[in-house]
Amino acid sequence: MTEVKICGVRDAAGFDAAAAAGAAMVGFVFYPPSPRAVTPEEAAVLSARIEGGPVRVGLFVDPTDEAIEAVLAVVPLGLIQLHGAEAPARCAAIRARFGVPVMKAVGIGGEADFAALEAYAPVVDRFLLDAKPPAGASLPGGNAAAFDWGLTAGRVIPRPWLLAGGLTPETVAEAIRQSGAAGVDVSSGVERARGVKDPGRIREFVGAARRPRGSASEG
Ligand SMILES: O=C(O)c1ccccc1NCC(=O)[C@H](O)[C@H](O)COP(=O)(O)O
Repeated sequence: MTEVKICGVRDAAGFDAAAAAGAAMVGFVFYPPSPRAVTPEEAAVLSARIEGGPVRVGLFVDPTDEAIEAVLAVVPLGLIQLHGAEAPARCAAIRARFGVPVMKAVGIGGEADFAALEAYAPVVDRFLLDAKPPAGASLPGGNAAAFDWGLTAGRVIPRPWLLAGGLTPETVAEAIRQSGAAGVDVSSGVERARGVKDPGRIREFVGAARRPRGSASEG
């Protein structure tokens, strides 16, 4: 069954919809310039709505240790997503200091971008393969931009990985088919406006992503 991460959750309706639909992970964005940003306290309130459920993922961009500490003090993160320019040594240091698994986001624009994965593989637990930000984008992720899904097909990625970038309920099944991804991540594609999650689209996305491959309804 495909693993699904719903990223950029910032209200109860979005959190509840992701959990009820069976998302494996929900992402909280701790990057103040983002329209999806939450404070540690806001994330703690959302996280406490249910016991168990999706892994709580903290998304950071070139964070200080203090920023991560402030979140971990109140939110039980199961995964730290690093979505900035963190070098392998910084990923290793964060993983060692906090004892929380790390997922490094890597922008993919072509074949050459996969070379970067080798240096990170020994020091991270997962990769998030995302589109590079389009020219002029103000955010390093969450831009509704896709990369060529065929680039990952048949390729050995040295850690478990999620496919991200421009996915929607309408495209996710085809993206999984073309890319061979075992997990997917979405933000913009399940929003009704930038930064505002749509519970119905969350349900549709999780349903479309988790439908067993090759099922008649897959099309
Ligand atoms: O979503 C954000 O606002 C964001 C801000 C800063 C860094 C990363 C950000 N999002 C990263 C994600 O994990 C997104 O889910 C991923 O880039 C896919 O986004 P989308 O193309 O909008 O589905």
